[in-house]
Amino acid sequence: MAARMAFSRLTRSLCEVGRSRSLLLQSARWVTSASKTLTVTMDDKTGIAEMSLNRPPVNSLSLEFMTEINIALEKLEHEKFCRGVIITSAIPKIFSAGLDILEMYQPKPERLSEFWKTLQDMWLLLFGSRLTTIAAINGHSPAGGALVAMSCDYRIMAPGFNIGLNETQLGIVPPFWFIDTMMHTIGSRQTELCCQKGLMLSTEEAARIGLVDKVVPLDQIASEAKAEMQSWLKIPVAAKLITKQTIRAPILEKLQTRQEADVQNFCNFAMKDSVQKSLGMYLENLKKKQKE
Ligand SMILES: CCCCCCCCCCCCC/C=C/C(=O)SCCNC(=O)CCNC(=O)[C@H](O)C(C)(C)COP(=O)(O)OP(=O)(O)OC[C@H]1O[C@@H](n2cnc3c(N)ncnc32)[C@H](O)[C@@H]1OP(=O)(O)O
Repeated sequence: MAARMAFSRLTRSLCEVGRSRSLLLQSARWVTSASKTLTVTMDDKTGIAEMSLNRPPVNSLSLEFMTEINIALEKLEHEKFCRGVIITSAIPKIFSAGLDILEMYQPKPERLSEFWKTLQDMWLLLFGSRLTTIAAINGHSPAGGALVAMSCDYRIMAPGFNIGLNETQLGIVPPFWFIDTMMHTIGSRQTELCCQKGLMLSTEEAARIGLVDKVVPLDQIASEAKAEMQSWLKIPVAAKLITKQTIRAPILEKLQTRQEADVQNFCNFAMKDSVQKSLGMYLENLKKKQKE
């Protein structure tokens, strides 16, 4: 159901964005075409796909980028030989900076609501995926970046980076389904601590509370992710999937039944003068920081 709803919206998004993406079978590997920002490869011997995010400078999640990600996820979901996907970044030191703040600053209302629907779809696809999903977190991962990582089944992270839902630090409330995803990952108490204070945790701190499952040096992250994936793929697939669905279905359903209201709520909030003013200041600060 989640995947179906997400897919119909996805198709619409794609038309609106006016870009076409396809996955082409080239010898033994699937690769994305017509895109520099997302590379998806699949090893047809193991059934393991790798999705590498490559939207400089910081893999921020714009409408077009998330549409690409969603199309690739949907394609892999329906690819019968695909059993698992590893999500990682091609940008040094950044996994994903989260939502593209420029999308929310002085937006066109229609695009803003499409942006949020596309984010919802990305989460529904990833959190509800039939595939085994592993995040190989090779850089900083604030807010929406942490959401992507937490939506996977397993997280491997290299030392020296930060991860967390830092929304309250920016004076905003994390959406309920961001909080639900974190509660699913680390439980209510730790989520309350992390979300109320908007904590950005170091890799080691994140591992201590279970936000990250394994810490490995940066140069071993890709091989560790593959090895970990192999161990997941040894578990009988139906039993593993039904278990995942049993645990995740209520969390998915909560957003599915409130999708439209959540879009409306987000748009109303983001369009407020006070919020737009804060966003403008935040963007200024990000740019200033770069000059310092
Ligand atoms: C006060 C904010 C109010 C917001 C109100 C919004 C209304 C709606 C609210 C509901 C939404 C809630 C859910 C939100 C989820 C999110 O994901 S919001 C995004 C949160 N992300 C961040 O706050 C990350 C900000 N970025 C950083 O901390 C750092 O950039 C980094 C990721 C740690 C990387 O650091 P560094 O390598 O030093 O790079 P920089 O020099 O900082 O940045 C390079 C350029 O990239 C631009 N940039 C950075 N992050 C973003 C981003 N998220 N979106 C768009 N652009 C971004 C940065 O400005 C630099 O740009 P240039 O100066 O043009 O090169």
